[in-house]
Amino acid sequence: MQLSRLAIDDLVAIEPRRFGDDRGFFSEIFREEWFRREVADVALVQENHSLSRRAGTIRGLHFQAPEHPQGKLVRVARGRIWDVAVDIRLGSPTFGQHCAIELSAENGLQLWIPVGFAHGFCTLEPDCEVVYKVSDYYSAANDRGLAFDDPALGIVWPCDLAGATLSEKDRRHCGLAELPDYFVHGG
Ligand SMILES: Cc1cn([C@H]2C[C@H](O)[C@@H](COP(=O)(O)OP(=O)(O)O[C@H]3O[C@@H](C)C(=O)[C@@H](O)[C@H]3O)O2)c(=O)[nH]c1=O
Repeated sequence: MQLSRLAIDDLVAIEPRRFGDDRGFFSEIFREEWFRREVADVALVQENHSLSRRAGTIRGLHFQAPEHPQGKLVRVARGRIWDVAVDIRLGSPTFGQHCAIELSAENGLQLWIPVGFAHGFCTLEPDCEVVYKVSDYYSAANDRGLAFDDPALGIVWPCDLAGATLSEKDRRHCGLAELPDYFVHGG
């Protein structure tokens, strides 16, 4: 496993080793003791899998309120996505800033997004399957969102926003300025 830290503190990209041969490859994609030692000492208790049929599908930006916050370890099993994490930790020197990386089935990269970030992605090709482990269980009552197109975030999504596929829920999130006081940096 190769690990690289992104420009915002605590965001980590992980590149699992692949053993290639004539059949294809073998790769360990998660090893708990390594993850807890090298990345974050948290248990990952739920695993999710989504399929997005169309290129230019945007999901996000999502997080759970501090009663049930989630760190997320994200990877792509099929296709390519532009994965975005926005720092919403109050008091963080990078509050409101984001990092984005391409995750694909081909590059095998994973992104660790700790508690205190809003997460979303845009699919770069049809039929993208995204698989991610999370550090707390889903809680509908604590499901929160941030507008993916809030100009204050300055996210350049690599797709045609006018034609993007979105859930009804994701069309209605508030902007950064309206976010209630959720996470405290270092808290
Ligand atoms: C996220 C989630 C949703 N659901 C249900 C609620 C709803 O009926 C249906 C679809 O939910 P959503 O529209 O919220 O799915 P989606 O837009 O794919 O939500 C996901 O987006 C990405 C960007 C994330 O970061 C995830 O944490 C998650 O919020 O699935 C669960 O049962 N468990 C879960 O963990």
